[in-house]
Amino acid sequence: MFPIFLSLPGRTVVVVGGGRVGGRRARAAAAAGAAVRVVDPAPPAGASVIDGITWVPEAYQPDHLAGAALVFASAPAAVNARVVADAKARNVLVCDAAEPDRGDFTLPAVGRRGELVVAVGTNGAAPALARRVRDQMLAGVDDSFVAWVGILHELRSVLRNSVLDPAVRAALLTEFSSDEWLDRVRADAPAARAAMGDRVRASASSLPPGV
Ligand SMILES: C[C@@]1(CC(=O)O)C2=NC(=C\c3[nH]c(c(CCC(=O)O)c3CC(=O)O)Cc3[nH]c(c(CC(=O)O)c3CCC(=O)O)/C=C3\N/C(=C\2)[C@@H](CCC(=O)O)[C@]3(C)CC(=O)O)/[C@H]1CCC(=O)O
Ligand SMILES: NC(=O)c1ccc[n+]([C@@H]2O[C@H](COP(=O)([O-])OP(=O)(O)OC[C@H]3O[C@@H](n4cnc5c(N)ncnc54)[C@H](O)[C@@H]3O)[C@@H](O)[C@H]2O)c1
Repeated sequence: MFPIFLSLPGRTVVVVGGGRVGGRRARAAAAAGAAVRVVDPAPPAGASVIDGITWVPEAYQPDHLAGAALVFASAPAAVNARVVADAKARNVLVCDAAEPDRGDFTLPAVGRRGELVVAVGTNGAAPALARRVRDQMLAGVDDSFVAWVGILHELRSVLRNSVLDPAVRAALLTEFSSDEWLDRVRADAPAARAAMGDRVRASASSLPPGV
């Protein structure tokens, strides 16, 4: 398995079977910016209008995969088997919610705090365990941690433009990612941000004012 973080805006995602599991996948793909087509002959109550989701109230047939960049099969098993075969014949990546080994990919348990994304998988072995490990990983991620990631993001673009030696840049980014700096952000975020700016300035050939 090869984990990646996908950018979905401008892509069409097809979900076959819009029940409990498919509905969750459709909402997640729409939240990530995809145009989502959900094919389900009996749309569940409350399946109404969510930005980015179009419901097709029909039983699955292969034409429903037209234009898909990704496919989720989350209908009864016999339908999923057809969806997987059709998607593979079209060379489109497909996830089978009931048979991890039959599809091309599985979904991890995901947690988000600001710009930090944690994704945990077990290759289909134990989804409930993936969820618990995800929760454990996020236990120490508080508002200060999220602020720290925001500061690192901001400084990274500054560093790219101003510290031309890649080794110096890498050393600074590694230093700023240490627990010591997290502790300083927790103690006083504006002061820590200013101190990081000082460290960058000391290594930069020239910087715009105010950095
Ligand atoms: C992490 C998460 C992400 C997500 O779904 O978004 C996820 N399952 C979640 C929940 C969950 N899963 C199950 C229940 C019911 C209660 C229970 O049994 O615990 C619940 C609870 C619920 O739904 O609330 C049971 C279950 N899951 C699968 C099967 C089929 C099988 O394996 O046979 C069965 C038995 C079905 C049956 O026959 O009854 C299969 C898969 N589930 C995966 C992911 C993929 C493997 C991930 C990995 O481990 O690497 C994979 C392969 C499918 C895929 O990739 O599509 C999400 C956590 C959401 C969160 O909290 O964030
Ligand atoms: N990955 C997971 O987290 C997970 C968890 C539980 C179950 N599952 C598996 O996911 C699948 C769906 O589970 P669920 O709990 O969402 O079931 P569900 O019954 O809530 O949803 C299934 C949907 O498929 C639709 N459907 C039936 N025939 C169809 C057809 N011909 N074309 C299109 N849609 C059709 C139904 O109308 C229904 O809305 C099952 O195969 C189940 O084994 C996966």
